[in-house]
Amino acid sequence: MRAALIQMTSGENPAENRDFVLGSLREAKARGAHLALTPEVTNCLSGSRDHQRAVLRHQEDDETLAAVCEAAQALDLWVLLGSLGVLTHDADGRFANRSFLISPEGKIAAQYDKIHMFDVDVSKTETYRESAHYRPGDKAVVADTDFAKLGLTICYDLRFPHLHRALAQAGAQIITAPAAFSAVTGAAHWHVLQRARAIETGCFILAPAQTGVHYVKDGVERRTYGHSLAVAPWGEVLLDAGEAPGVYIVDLDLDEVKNARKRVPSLSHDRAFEGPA
Ligand SMILES: O=C(O)CNC(=O)[C@H](CS)NC(=O)CCC(=O)C(=O)O
Repeated sequence: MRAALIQMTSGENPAENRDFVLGSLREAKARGAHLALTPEVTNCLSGSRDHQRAVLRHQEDDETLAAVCEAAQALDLWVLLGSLGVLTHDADGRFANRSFLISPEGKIAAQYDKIHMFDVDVSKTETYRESAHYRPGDKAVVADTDFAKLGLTICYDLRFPHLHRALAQAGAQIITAPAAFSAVTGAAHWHVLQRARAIETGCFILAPAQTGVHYVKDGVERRTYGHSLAVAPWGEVLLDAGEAPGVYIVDLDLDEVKNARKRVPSLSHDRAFEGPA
């Protein structure tokens, strides 16, 4: 199975981000990919809630989603649109941070709303309150394809291993982990956490990432870490994309899932326990 990780620097203009994705999907297909994956908030990375409110759309009106469904069908390609920011009908006006798995027939095969919100003070000048803008999801999702079962996660979900364990125990062989990781936390935590999730679950991890500087707000750059990763179930890094935007190809042998879980069957060794009190 050949996957294409699309690494990009999404800006505030959805039409520009969409053009980059559509070109990358054509490249992915030309290079033999079966599945192409885009990062978190592919359609718009912005520091302004007002701007997001102006340019984001409801799922049924989203032009990026429509264009990618059309491209998936035209190219006969599976696509994981890592996430789109979309409007919801909630009274409080929050958006959803939603992943879409699109089939080669151009249909939405599965969708997943990010469960864990990044409400974190990375430093005095770098603070995030994702839950102020996005409404968290509450449903874990495993999706079937003709090549593997996929477990869907988004970015900060990476830090919640019980979600990954639940996905693997529900049959996932590949966990998708699209991200817009902070450059600071990425340098400290990204590789080790992704490798740990792969080893604990015996899953492949496919983590397409945002990279570079997206915008400047109040004189502060919004910078993401890049380093889109593919990790094997035994923990080896199969692909590290570094920092440049582009299309990165990796070949997966799904038998490695079985083999890793046979060598260390920890996924089937859970025990109930009391406490801690
Ligand atoms: O803000 C947007 O529009 C798009 N969303 C994001 O960039 C999200 C929420 S702020 N980023 C993360 O989850 C980074 C997690 C991370 O960096 C860590 O866990 O260390």
